[in-house]
Amino acid sequence: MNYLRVRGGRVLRPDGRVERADVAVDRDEGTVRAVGSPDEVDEALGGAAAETLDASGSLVMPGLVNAHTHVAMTLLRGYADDKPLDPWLREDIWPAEAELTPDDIEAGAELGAVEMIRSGTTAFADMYFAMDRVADVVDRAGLRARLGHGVVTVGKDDADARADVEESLAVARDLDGAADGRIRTAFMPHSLTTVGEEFLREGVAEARAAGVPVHLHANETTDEVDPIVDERGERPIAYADDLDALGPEDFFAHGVHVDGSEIDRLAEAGTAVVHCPASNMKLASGMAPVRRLREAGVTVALGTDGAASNNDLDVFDEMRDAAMLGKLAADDASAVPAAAVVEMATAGGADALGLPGGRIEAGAAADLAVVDLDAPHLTPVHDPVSHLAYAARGSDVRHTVCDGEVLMRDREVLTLDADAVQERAAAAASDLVDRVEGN
Ligand SMILES: CSC[C@H]1O[C@@H](n2cnc3c(O)ncnc32)[C@H](O)[C@@H]1O
Ligand SMILES: [Zn+2]
Repeated sequence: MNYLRVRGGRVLRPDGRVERADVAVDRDEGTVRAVGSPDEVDEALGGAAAETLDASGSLVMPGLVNAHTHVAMTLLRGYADDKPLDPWLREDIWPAEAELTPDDIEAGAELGAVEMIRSGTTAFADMYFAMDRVADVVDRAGLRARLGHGVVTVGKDDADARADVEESLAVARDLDGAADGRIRTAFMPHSLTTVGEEFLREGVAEARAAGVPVHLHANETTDEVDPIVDERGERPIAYADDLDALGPEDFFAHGVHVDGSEIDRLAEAGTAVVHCPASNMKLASGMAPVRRLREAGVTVALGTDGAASNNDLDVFDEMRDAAMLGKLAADDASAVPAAAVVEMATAGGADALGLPGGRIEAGAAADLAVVDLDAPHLTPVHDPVSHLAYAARGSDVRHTVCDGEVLMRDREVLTLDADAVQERAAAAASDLVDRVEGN
């Protein structure tokens, strides 16, 4: 037997309690074998030797889930700021993305993977291009992911639009189960306004036949909602339902401008919403009604969105932003408390993506982040859950474990060469901008 023991820490349990405990991990299975006192864990291991991770002075929590991003957009971090969504995409981001090569996307994905591992993220959902290269990075990094090729059909002729849909479906079929099952896939139309109705209808039907979920941007801005209401006489979530894109495995990014009828419809369908508070604030898209969504029974996860609209991939920032913005949106300081955002970043994320993880209990996937609480900005520790939401940062993560494998030990990333990744990505970003500017 091949065991890992996380020793001497305090452990965040699925019910929100924090208790002193060791965690025994079965590395062959990639699962938690036991959680308990040192004696209980000794007994569970039956005297077998185990590699140890020191968690003294630390909190052992489920690995964080970044449920909506475009990971290779790390290359465009700080490239275009301070604009609303539509002009930002059309004037800056899409022209730059037109110059991206598969090598660039691999370099950007590696940089994002290092950033996520360093800040305790073990699973993410990614919508982008050259997904074979992103999948290769996920495999090498040791992360878990739900991946999809993003489809845009507006501005394309029929053949190109159809080819884009076909590529998304091919990626969804071919990559599902890759990286020893750590990669799952989805059909990913960009949004209900950037993909034409017939392509949405056909693509969703094929996705259903292939048994893969649908992921798209929905109700992000009023500019995206209004044309659907004007042209169709129905709200976007009703349109998604009409397209058969509102199922219990599907998950939509943003859900900022959803009205009461749409919240009820999402809850009834079991479709999850990925809240991206930093991106929504930076692009001034609006404030998602997170408390109302959760009270209605909608699964709400957290996502950073891409690093060009955030501008980092640190889910600790997202927890803090979600708690703060949720209170502002509800005009109530008791709305979206610490425990809620921690749940959204862990179990909520895993549930939204249909991936294992998000809970530390026997039999669950061994996806863990060990957060060092021995720091001035985390002293004193009245309530560790409060610290996770309001005071901790990604840089407080000491060890990261995914599927039973140690991806980072004592702040050293083990699966990727972090310095080489950073150097390659900086060079790729600089060359990309030269190409975009015609130099
Ligand atoms: C077709 S691949 C994904 C596509 O989405 C773009 N994107 C990045 N951030 C956002 C956002 O907040 N809303 C909508 N679209 C976004 C990204 O640049 C890619 O082109
Ligand atoms: Zn996005």
